[in-house]
Amino acid sequence: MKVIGLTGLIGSGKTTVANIFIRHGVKVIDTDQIAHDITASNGIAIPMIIKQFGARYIDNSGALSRDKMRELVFGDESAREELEKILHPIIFDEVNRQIAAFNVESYLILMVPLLFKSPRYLKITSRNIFVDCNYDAIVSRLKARNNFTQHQVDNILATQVTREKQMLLADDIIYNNGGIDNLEQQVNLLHEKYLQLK
Ligand SMILES: CC(C)(COP(=O)(O)OP(=O)(O)OC[C@H]1O[C@@H](n2cnc3c(N)ncnc32)[C@H](O)[C@@H]1O)[C@@H](O)C(=O)NCCC(=O)NCCS
Ligand SMILES: Nc1ncnc2c1ncn2[C@@H]1O[C@H](COP(=O)(O)OP(=O)(O)OP(=O)(O)O)[C@@H](O)[C@H]1O
Repeated sequence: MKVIGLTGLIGSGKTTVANIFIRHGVKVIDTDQIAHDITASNGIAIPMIIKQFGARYIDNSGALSRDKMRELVFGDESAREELEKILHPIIFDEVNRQIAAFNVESYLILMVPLLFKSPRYLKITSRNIFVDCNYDAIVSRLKARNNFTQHQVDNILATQVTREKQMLLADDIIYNNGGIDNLEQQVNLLHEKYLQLK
């Protein structure tokens, strides 16, 4: 079984691309989803977050207060590192559990936004896809989806490996600067290619 890494800048279209692979019957492991699950109400990371950051970062339902934590960690590198120190090992263990449980014959997709900063994931993946999207499209999509300001988007992008560097590091690039239709054709071609991987 091959593991294909899928990454891209915030709001670039990783989930949209992953959903097209899913329609082909491909299994997708999504580290953002795992991060959400372990910080939901009664999630296993919640006690460690309270210990490190205090109960003010937990909402009334017992889940991580994502807005408050986002404001903190994308303006404070050491806080981000503390949060990552809590969450990343748990996420990595869960990824390995899911890979073992899936028992796929051909390939699966592993979606990791920080892939090119994460040597332990790069050890698992056979090839890596970068979903490319230009800055203006990212800002306008995140304004529409999350109501983010340009400043908020800039703060998050500043913590991520640059678009140019990720394009150089990727084996395959999916261009998502225009409409959705063209995405499907690009994913279809990659799907055929990955089915042939030895
Ligand atoms: C700060 C948090 C609470 C903000 O939550 P929010 O719901 O706004 O974002 P969500 O988790 O859905 O992530 C959306 C995108 O933000 C970007 N992002 C998330 N975490 C990070 C990070 N540590 N560094 C850089 N970018 C990040 C990615 O592009 C990701 O796709 C959340 O992002 C978080 O818990 N981050 C730390 C965990 C992590 O590193 N996750 C990445 C998957 S391994
Ligand atoms: N080609 C496109 N045209 C228009 N809107 C798009 C396109 N691709 C994605 N979007 C929209 O842009 C937003 C971001 O896309 P998506 O959620 O797939 O990105 P992501 O990389 O998974 O985001 P995140 O980094 O926040 O997890 C969504 O609202 C999605 O519907």
